[in-house]
Amino acid sequence: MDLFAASTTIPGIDHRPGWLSWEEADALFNGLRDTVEWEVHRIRMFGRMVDSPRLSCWLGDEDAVYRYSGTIFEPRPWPTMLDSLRARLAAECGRPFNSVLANLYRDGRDAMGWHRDDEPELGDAPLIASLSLGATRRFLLKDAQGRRHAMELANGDLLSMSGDSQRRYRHALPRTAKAVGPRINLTFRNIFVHTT
Ligand SMILES: O=C(O)CCC(=O)C(=O)O
Ligand SMILES: [Fe+2]
Repeated sequence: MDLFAASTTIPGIDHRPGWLSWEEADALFNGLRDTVEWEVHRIRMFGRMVDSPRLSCWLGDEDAVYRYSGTIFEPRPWPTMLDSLRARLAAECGRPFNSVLANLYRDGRDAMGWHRDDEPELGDAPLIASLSLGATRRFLLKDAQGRRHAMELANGDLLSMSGDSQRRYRHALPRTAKAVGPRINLTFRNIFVHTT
């Protein structure tokens, strides 16, 4: 009997451990860590602009411009090392992706606070495909009643968030006092591009 089945089955949230092999995930982690132009993004927090506690880079098609936490991000070009992954994810999820937010959590002090990925340019029911590389970190979901679900996201794990899951849940990657190595997370998104 799978005792954890009930607690891990959340509509619109699909965790596939080991979606990438350990070898593929390690190669991608090393390649991205060494070549992405990592920067500190400024985000809005309690009405003020502050440095986010992690390194980030917005990557995507030229026209996939994104407004996030009070800032407009013009994407940097897709690195070729993501070409086949992008195609594989689109086939897996049945949807195209034109951009990816890459985040590098250098150690347990780096984190991401509670938020929803519900910007208007993602459309009504966005599908966000999140790939984890490197150190295992705890990912939390919280509903309107404050009920929490925790998942350990490990090297090569894929987590997709779809349907109305952004409306029903906030999510976060909390800090940890444990000694953890660096982690890269890629959230593949499809931004609806305005042509007018
Ligand atoms: O690092 C993670 O697993 C979460 C990242 C995230 O929520 C985001 O990029 O919007
Ligand atoms: Fe998010």
